[in-house]
Amino acid sequence: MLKRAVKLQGDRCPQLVVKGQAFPVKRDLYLVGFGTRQWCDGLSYLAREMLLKPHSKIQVIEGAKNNLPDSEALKGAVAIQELTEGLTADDLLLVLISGGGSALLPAPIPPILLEEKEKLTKMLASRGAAIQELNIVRKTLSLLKGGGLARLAYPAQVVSLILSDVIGDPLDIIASGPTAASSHSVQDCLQILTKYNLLLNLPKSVETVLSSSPSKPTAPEDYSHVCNIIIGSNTLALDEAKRQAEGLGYATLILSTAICGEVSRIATLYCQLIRLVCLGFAGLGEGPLSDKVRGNLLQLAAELEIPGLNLAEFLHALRGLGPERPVCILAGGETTVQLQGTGKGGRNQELALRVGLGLHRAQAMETSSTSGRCEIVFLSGGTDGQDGPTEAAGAFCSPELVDEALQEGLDVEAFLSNNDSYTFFSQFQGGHHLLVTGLTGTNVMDIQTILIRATERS
Ligand SMILES: Nc1ncnc2c1ncn2[C@@H]1O[C@H](COP(=O)(O)OP(=O)(O)OP(=O)(O)O)[C@@H](O)[C@H]1O
Ligand SMILES: O=C(O)[C@H](O)CO
Repeated sequence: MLKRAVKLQGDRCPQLVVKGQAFPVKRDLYLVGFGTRQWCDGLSYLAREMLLKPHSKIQVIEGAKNNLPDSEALKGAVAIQELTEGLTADDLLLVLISGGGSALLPAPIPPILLEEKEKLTKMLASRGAAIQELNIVRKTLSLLKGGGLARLAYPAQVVSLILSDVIGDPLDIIASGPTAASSHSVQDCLQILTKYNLLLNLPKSVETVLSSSPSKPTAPEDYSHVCNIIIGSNTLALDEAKRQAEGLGYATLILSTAICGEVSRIATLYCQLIRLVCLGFAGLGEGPLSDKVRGNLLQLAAELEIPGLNLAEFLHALRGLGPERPVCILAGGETTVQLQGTGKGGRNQELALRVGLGLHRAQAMETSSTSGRCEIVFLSGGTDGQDGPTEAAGAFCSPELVDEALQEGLDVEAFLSNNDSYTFFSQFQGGHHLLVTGLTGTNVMDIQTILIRATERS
């Protein structure tokens, strides 16, 4: 991705060219990166291929195991801070940012200790704070987050290349926006701490920092030396997936890149959508049954409040697709699982299993005129290659999964009630339905793929 995004041009007056935008390297080019493994590889690549000086050095620090800031991450943050502070107007700082960056760049504002900040972040997360809320608090308590890194680098030109792992690609939330102007104030932070009942039990150091924080975020004009560029996102991944699916002969539609919400409700959304396509293939796209499914879908989508989703428009486009060509529906985002059991799984495997169960139930209720006409495959996977604490990226299912599992003595509902989707998929057909890619080195959230093919014509 970096190779495609970045080029260095010109010998005497070199320029860094990112997606067609040129940035002159007047004196030195500095690189810092924090996030996925791809950035380490990217830094090595950039250093090998592009750094100008023979004395150039590269240092890789691995930290933040399990996405929690640790002493290694702190060491990296201090090194980055020191490097950044010394830059001049003739320098160019290239920053590589991706998900996980918040834990990898911990620089608590003194007198806050790393352990105090980590404890507060953990408490917020365990009380259900969304990533937006978590990162608003992190920004307020950090030297480098919330645009801090960019401000320290001034007057150097800063170019940030960003992989987005947050719905909507908000620059000031991804990795807590170290080079982005923050639109949040200390009041926003206080509101979040109040919402999660944490305001009254804050460590003294956090209270001290909060009481001396400026009441307004730094003005956007203070970031005129910064250029933030998203070079990887769920949207880009889905666009490429669409291209591939179309190349394979599928009529392909993208539903949304912002699918979020409780996994069981998202499973229902997908099952209804699949049902609607199958009804259309059976020549029942117009009529009371389709109208009912369509109505249910629209209501569910309204309740889920998926950002930017225009389901009515999508369903309209869907109506135009006939059974002549197989259909591929693509979607992306990040669902949530409310853990109730003690099993092993991830949100993608749980989603696939729930869709398998939903499709099975729907088929059991269908009449012979609407069932048995479609071959269906549903897949959900994390683009980082790791779904929850498992070695799989996700899983796929079909409506036959429940019956086939039963033949092996596996009860899908029992596995689901224990959040044990990974154990299920590992045992079912020898793990055949697990998606195992290994770590991909990147992370642009999750992707769902629905493939539907008509098997007989009405
Ligand atoms: N047994 C389980 N069944 C289903 N989901 C689970 C289970 N255990 C953990 N999860 C889910 O896995 C996720 C935590 O794993 P991970 O650390 O990979 O998440 P993340 O950091 O949010 O994901 P990512 O790195 O993909 O952005 C949470 O969404 C959590 O609800
Ligand atoms: O690092 C983080 O803050 C999350 O991965 C969101 O980008």
